[in-house]
Parts: sequence; structure tokens; C-alpha cells
Amino acid sequence: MLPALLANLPRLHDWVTSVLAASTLSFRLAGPPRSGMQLFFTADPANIRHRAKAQLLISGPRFRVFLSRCTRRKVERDLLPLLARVAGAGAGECDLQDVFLRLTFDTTTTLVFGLDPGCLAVGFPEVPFARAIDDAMDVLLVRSVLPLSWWKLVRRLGVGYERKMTVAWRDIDRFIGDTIAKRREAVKARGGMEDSADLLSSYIDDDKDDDDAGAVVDAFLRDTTMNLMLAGRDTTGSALTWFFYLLTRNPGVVSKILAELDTIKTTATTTTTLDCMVTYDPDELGRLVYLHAALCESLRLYPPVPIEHKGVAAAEALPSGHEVRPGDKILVSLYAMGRMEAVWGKDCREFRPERWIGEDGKLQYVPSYRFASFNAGPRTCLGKDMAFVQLKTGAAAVVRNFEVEAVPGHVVEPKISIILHMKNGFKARIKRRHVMNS
Ligand code: HEM
Repeated sequence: MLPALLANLPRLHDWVTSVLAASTLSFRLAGPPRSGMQLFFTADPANIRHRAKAQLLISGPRFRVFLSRCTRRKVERDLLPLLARVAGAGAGECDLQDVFLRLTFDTTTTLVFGLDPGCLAVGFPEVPFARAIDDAMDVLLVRSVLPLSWWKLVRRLGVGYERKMTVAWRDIDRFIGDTIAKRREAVKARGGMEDSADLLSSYIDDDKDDDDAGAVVDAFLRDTTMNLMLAGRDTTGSALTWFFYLLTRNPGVVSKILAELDTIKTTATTTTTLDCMVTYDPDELGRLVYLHAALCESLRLYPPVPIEHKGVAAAEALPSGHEVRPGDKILVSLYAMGRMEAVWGKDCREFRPERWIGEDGKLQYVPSYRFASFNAGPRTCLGKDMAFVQLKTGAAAVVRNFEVEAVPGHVVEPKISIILHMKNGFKARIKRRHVMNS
């Protein structure tokens, strides 16, 4: 094909258009042997719309209403009653990390697939889909530190940790495959979406009206929804856990959060029938400055994604002057970036939400390349707003209704994993806070 390209150089655009039209909207073009030239031409909207579509669905009004409703309901019906039971029994202790990871697993599965797997139910049942995702994450960590050829060989042999991955993928495939089939039926039966605005239903429904897109194949739906699950559940659970750990060490911050919560109009709060516990309207929480600042401060010190990996495609000099070569891996330590004196000043190790608030009492703008916990640039996190809704709804309800203390002697330290979990969990003592909302 190269000679044809050279012959058509003067009318390159028209030539490329005719070849693309005659192919399946995309084609490859290889250069002379050993030239290293590999071109991929495409005019297929599907190849460029993937991220934009996810962004559109996540930020759409329909999904935002669904997000607020599901998040608040989960906190009201499951999280608060669970903590009330813990508070009322024996020493009132639990592993708060386990509780928050179960909470965010249930919430994220509801938002992505439209069903609640019930990880936070009484007795903390083992849910095969959740177990499979945990196993897959463990294997991904092993893969990320081994040479490519080594783990591919182990995978071909189907032994050791790669066997675990095969079993995990089978369970994940089964769960997602069954859910896709049910959602397709539900969307078809209703002739469109009605009550559930979960992302899977939205993808299926959106495709139905989109003449250009063609049928969304199940493999694409599986990969997309799985990506959203992995990106959304542990990150938010980890963020909540470290936030409460920091609160136990900074009671002054708790008092300020409570004072700010008292500014919320009682019409925007709900007192649950169970034991007079209070929850808040996520939209009202969205305007609170101090709560937002405290969460950002926690995400700065304990970013749920502690290290970002970037592959190098071509030799390049970085702005710092360092040269990188193709095949190199760049590891951006978001954890370290949040603790650099050069970036955050002398008090960089302190938990001080005030640093996010300007003299006018409003939140200060901090560029994403400085506060990089959600990444920066074109691959920035798509779920940032969604995460803040969940974090604020959970954090406000727990702070208002419970006092949380770290169990004395329990050692808190980060685990070496893709997501910044606590190695020994977070053993906390929970007590009811009997202060009524004003
Ligand atoms: C506190 C919670 C969260 C944090 C700290 C966080 C952080 C990040 C970071 C650092 C990345 C870049 C990863 C990389 O490129 O290696 C990322 C990407 C992403 N996040 Fe989040 N995330 C959070 C919650 C969520 C939620 C709730 C969702 C939605 C389900 C989500 C969806 C995504 C997606 C889809 C990407 C990939 C974007 C792309 O590559 O185009 N995240 N997130």
C-alpha cells in the first residue's frame, strides 16, 4: 500500500478517504522493512468517542439524579444502621476499611450495573463478583512488577497466580454477561429507560438511538463497565478510610465539619426512623466549602492511586531535563507529590483543610498538575464529581451521627498495592453522637 500512498501524496486526503470508505473505516499501513513505520488510519467514530461517551453519560442530568438518590439511600438504609449496630454491641469496634470498601462496592455496582450485590448486608456475606475483582487486582499488581515475557509465560502455562486470574475472569465474565443480558431485556421491554439510570442501561439505551454507532457489542460493554468498576469502587472506599483516620487524629477538624453541617437547612436533611439518625441531601452538601477542603486535604496526603504508570513511546526530554527512552516506564508518585515541601510548603505533612480556602472564604483554585490525586491532562479521572458526591454523603452522615476513634495500639500503615489500602485495616471504635440537627 505504501507505493499507492506515495503516488497519491498530492491528493492525500482524498486518497485516504477513498481507502477508508472501501475498508471497515480503518486500515493499517506499514513502511519499508526495518523503517519502523507503522501507520494506522481511521475514520471510525467508535475509535475516538469512547472516553467522550463515558464523560457524557456520567455528567448527564439523569445520571446525576440517580447518583444522588442511590448514594443517599445506601447510606441511610445500610451504612448508618450497620454502624448503629456496631456502636450498640460490646466494645463497639469494627474494621472501618472493610465497611467502607463494602459500601463503595455496593454503591459502584448499583451505579454501573443497576443492582446492589449486598456486600454490606448483615453478616458481611462473601460475594463471588467482589471476590473475583479482588483476586484480579492482586494478580494485576504481581504482573506490574514482573517482566512482560515472564508473566505471559506463566499465563500460557496456566499455573500459580495466573490460574487465580483465569478463575477470577471466569466469574467476572459470568456476572457481567448475565447482567448485560438482563439489562438488554429490561431496556427492550420498556422501549427505553425509565426508572434505572445505571451506566450499563444508558450505554444500551444510547446505542439504540444512535444510527452511526451500530450495536454496542457485549465485549465492549463488559470492558467498559469493568473499567468503571475498577476505577470507582476501591478508590472511593480508600479515600473514605484515610479521611476518617485523619479525623481521629484531628478532632478540631471534626468540630468545624459539624459546625458547617449545622448550616444546612433542616428541609434538606432526613431524620431516619431508625434511632433518629440524620442524612443530608447530596446537592446541599455540594455547596459546603470546609467539607470539600477537608476531603481534598485527605486526598492530597493519601491519594487512593499512589503511583501513576506511564509508558514511553518515543525518546523525549522531560521538562525536568531528564531524558526517557522508548520502553521506559515513568512512575509518577502522587503520594510523594502531596508531601513535597517544594510543592505544598513547610507544613506539607500537616492535615490542614484551611490551605484550600482563600481569604474570601471560597475554595481556592488548585491546578490538577499540583493536586494530581485524580490525575491531570487528557486521561484525568472521569469519576471525580461522582466520587465527591459519594465521599460527602458518606462522610457527612457518619460524622453527624457517630464519634469515631482509632482503637489504641492498632497500627495504621499503607499496604503495597495498586490502591492505597491500609495494611492492617482500620480498627475503629464507634459511638453514637446524640446531638440533634438544628
Ligand atoms: C476518590 C476517588 C477517585 C480517585 C482518587 C480517582 C483517581 C483516578 C486517577 C489517578 C486516574 C488515572 C489513572 C491512570 O491513568 O493510571 C483515574 C482514572 C479514571 N477514573 Fe478515577 N478516581 C476516583 C474515583 C472514580 C470514580 C467514582 C469513577 C467512576 C466510576 C472513576 C472513573 C475513572 C475512569 C473511567 C478513569 C480512566 C480515565 C481515562 O483513562 O480516560 N474514578 N482516576
